[in-house]
Amino acid sequence: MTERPAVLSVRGLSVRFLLPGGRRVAAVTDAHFDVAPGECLALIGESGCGKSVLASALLGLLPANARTAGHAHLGDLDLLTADERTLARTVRGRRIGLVPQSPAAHLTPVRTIRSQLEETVAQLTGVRGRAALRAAAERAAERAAFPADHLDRHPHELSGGLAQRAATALALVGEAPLLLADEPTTGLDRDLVDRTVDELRRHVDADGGRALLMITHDLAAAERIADRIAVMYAGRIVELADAGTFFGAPGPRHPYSRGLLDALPDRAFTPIPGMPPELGALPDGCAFAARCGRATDTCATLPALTGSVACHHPVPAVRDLVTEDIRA
Ligand SMILES: Nc1ncnc2c1ncn2[C@@H]1O[C@H](COP(=O)(O)OP(=O)(O)OP(=O)(O)O)[C@@H](O)[C@H]1O
Ligand code: NI
Repeated sequence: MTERPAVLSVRGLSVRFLLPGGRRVAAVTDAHFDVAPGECLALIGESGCGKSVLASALLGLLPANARTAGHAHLGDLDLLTADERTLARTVRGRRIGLVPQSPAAHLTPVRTIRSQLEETVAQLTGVRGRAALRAAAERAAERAAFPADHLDRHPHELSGGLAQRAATALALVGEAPLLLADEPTTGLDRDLVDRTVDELRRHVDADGGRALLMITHDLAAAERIADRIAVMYAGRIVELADAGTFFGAPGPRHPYSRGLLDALPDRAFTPIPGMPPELGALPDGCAFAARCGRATDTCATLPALTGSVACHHPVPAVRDLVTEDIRA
């Protein structure tokens, strides 16, 4: 069996913001990962670590003071060097469906949800004719659990949760091969979180060629649908792990990943001490060392991502633990 090429292949992606006075913010550094057909990769990490900036880089939506390096291949297209015309006409909505972090900002305020859905259906699919467009828009709403009796409302007449579902419905219309969801469950209660992420999962499963990159703070949502987890800290991906291994036994290996899990109310409920560093003033070595119980002098040098973890003192893998036991 030949392995199918990744839907998205990110290689050495870095984003710097240039600030007045020559200051630089290292928002994303050397990100390296693939998202395979049929796969859901969840990108997790504390607020401000660079997750949304990474997503904006893939969509060509960075502000003018941003500089990128590296590659991000979507099929044969490098998203980082594609021109704005290509990105606007063929990528956003068509090849990448975006579920945005702030849905209110992505909905047109003066138009009803129904008219926005119908317009998007007309733009991105072959559906034509009033009745057919109306039916297709209603199906799109239903897929994202958006209530039919709210379709004729304007965005400002919707709760945050309903606006989120409207944005999800719009993102699914184009049946894009890559779905990029930035906090798709913000403001939803648990029941709707489950429905929303299940719908995203179905979208991926419906056609084996699709993939989902989901940015989230909600580890329960990540556990529910992700195949793999990417953990970001201070702009770097510090661990890539299979979701079963990450949430089950033996668990993640990076001390930061462990800290994220231990902070959960249904686990140890112990927050990670301290705060992440400023991305404009990162230390030379491991950016997590200042908060890390396993840190030593070695951590003053930057740990490379070897295997699937960037740490000088990762928590031992089970096999190593067993060996330690036998020796003891
Ligand atoms: N235009 C900009 N100029 C300078 N710095 C910026 C700019 N946009 C974002 N940043 C910085 O980039 C960093 C990463 O922000 P980003 O929004 O990606 O974080 P995030 O991981 O998505 O956080 P959250 O979970 O809160 O959404 C932040 O420190 C932010 O201040
Ligand atoms: Ni964000």
